[in-house]
Amino acid sequence: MESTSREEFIRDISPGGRYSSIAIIWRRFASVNITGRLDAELAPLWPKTLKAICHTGAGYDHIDIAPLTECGIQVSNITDAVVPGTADTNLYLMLGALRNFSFCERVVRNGGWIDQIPLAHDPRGKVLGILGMGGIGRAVRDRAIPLNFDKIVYYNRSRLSPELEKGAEYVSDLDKLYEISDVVNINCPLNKETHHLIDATALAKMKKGVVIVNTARGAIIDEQALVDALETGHVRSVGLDVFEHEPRPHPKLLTNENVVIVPHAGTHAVESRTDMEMAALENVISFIKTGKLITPVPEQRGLF
Ligand SMILES: O=CC(=O)O
Repeated sequence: MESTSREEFIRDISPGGRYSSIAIIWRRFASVNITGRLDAELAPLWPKTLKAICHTGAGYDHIDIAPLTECGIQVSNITDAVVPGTADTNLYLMLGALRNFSFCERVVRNGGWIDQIPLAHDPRGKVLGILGMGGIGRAVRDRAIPLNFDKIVYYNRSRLSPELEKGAEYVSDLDKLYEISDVVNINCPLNKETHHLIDATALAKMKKGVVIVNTARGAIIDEQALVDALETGHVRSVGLDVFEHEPRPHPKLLTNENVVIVPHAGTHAVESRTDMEMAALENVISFIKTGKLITPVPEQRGLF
């Protein structure tokens, strides 16, 4: 795409514009910085020729599905291809947050040594609470099993089959997960229900000294409330790949020594990107051949 701003993109898709007769859009997460949200404002402006949008990512919180469905435009995301990279990143952040590895790195780079670093914690004997047990949540669970947590519990919209649970215990009440978990690990999608799900009230229900890990979407956590809870020590440490206002994490997250941080890098690896682009392209090819997408977003399953 050559548009450089939302205004230009709108001109480009309007009659006479360079994309005025497109049939399929293949898009990446980063394009949201140019086009802005694919929302209701764009609904009357989409070319009549546009039939499908294939997104190269799992999270599609920047695409409003309802107005696209009304225009008869099919939307796909990708699921499996993001799982290994995101879960690997999650494991790094979880261990890093438990063991204070980011602070260790800062100390040693500044000429210091281990005597300047308070003792951290091992995962063994702790309770890991996974919020959201889709593909990524389950891959996080798999990576956590060898770490000898005392228990792995999960909260999900519905309980999984025993084969999918693989020993993780279902809690039907989210407050219960907050109450018993030493590590709260976030793996649910961002939508109206999960926006600021982890706010000051939710944080207050968690154990004192809880460790929080988020590789899902930043806005699931109220970032200011998280900063406040880190400052009081109620939250002991966090591992974050995603932020409420990317690319600008809250400045206090950057300076707090109990924060392990990476810049939305979950799938920033050759292998992940290759698999993701292939999966999105397979949707494009399927649409051209059959008029159907392979992995339509859940809201559109069975509709087209
Ligand atoms: O953040 C990455 C994705 O949604 O695939």
